[in-house]
Amino acid sequence: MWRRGVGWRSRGGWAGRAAGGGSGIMEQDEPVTLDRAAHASARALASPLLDDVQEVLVSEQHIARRVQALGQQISADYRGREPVLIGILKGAVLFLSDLLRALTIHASVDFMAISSYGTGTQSSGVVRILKDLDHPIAGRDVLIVEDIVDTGLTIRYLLDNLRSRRPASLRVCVLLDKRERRQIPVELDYVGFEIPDRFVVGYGLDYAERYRNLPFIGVLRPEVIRDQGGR
Ligand SMILES: O=P(O)(O)OC[C@H]1O[C@H](OP(=O)(O)OP(=O)(O)O)[C@H](O)[C@@H]1O
Ligand code: HPA
Repeated sequence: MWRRGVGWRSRGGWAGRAAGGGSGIMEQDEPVTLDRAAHASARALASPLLDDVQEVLVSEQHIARRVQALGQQISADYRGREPVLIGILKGAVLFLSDLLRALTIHASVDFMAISSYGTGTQSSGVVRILKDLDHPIAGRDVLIVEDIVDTGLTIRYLLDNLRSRRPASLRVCVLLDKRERRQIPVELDYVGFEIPDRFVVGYGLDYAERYRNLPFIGVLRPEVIRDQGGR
């Protein structure tokens, strides 16, 4: 079933929270559990950063599989067209680069830098453009690529801003949907995982500009956030 506005295509029914073993992560077709094996294999990376991680919410393997599936879906949906993927710096960089490699159609890339957060873990509610697109998008099929939609303030601003430039079409592909935190409704066309209301880092997402290089999506130990001045 295709649920436009949510962006899930489910063959085997909706993979829900209960089925997810309590981790609260949902993805297409099957639940992701917080599996200890993934955590253990992450620890085997022997990175000092891992001491700061309390939980792995989405493992590297699950991300890779989901990004491949999204790439196939987007390639099928845009067959015969040449979308421009707009990566939102900086968080979407890793997702965009993997998603791009999963596409089997022609596609171009541009970037915008938007800021809605300070260095803490709370939204400031202030959205501003730090870097605009290099090229016009009038008449183009535009796919915004974001790492996370949280309150929805950033993506709402982006949609309004980019729509005013008259693209032929405008869609959103987001890796993580933290739906519980939404302050305004937004339509998301492609979603990697729905996650619970936890502040997450890794695979491009930061806390105070750190942890973007973790290969998985994880949650930091509370004392790490306290020590670095967050909530
Ligand atoms: O839905 P919202 O509550 O608006 O939050 C989502 C936005 O917050 C993060 O960006 P951030 O400003 O932290 O910049 P970054 O991508 O450089 O980390 C994220 O990359 C989204 O753009
Ligand atoms: N982690 C990192 N950046 C974010 C988050 C998050 O959970 N939500 C919005 N921006």
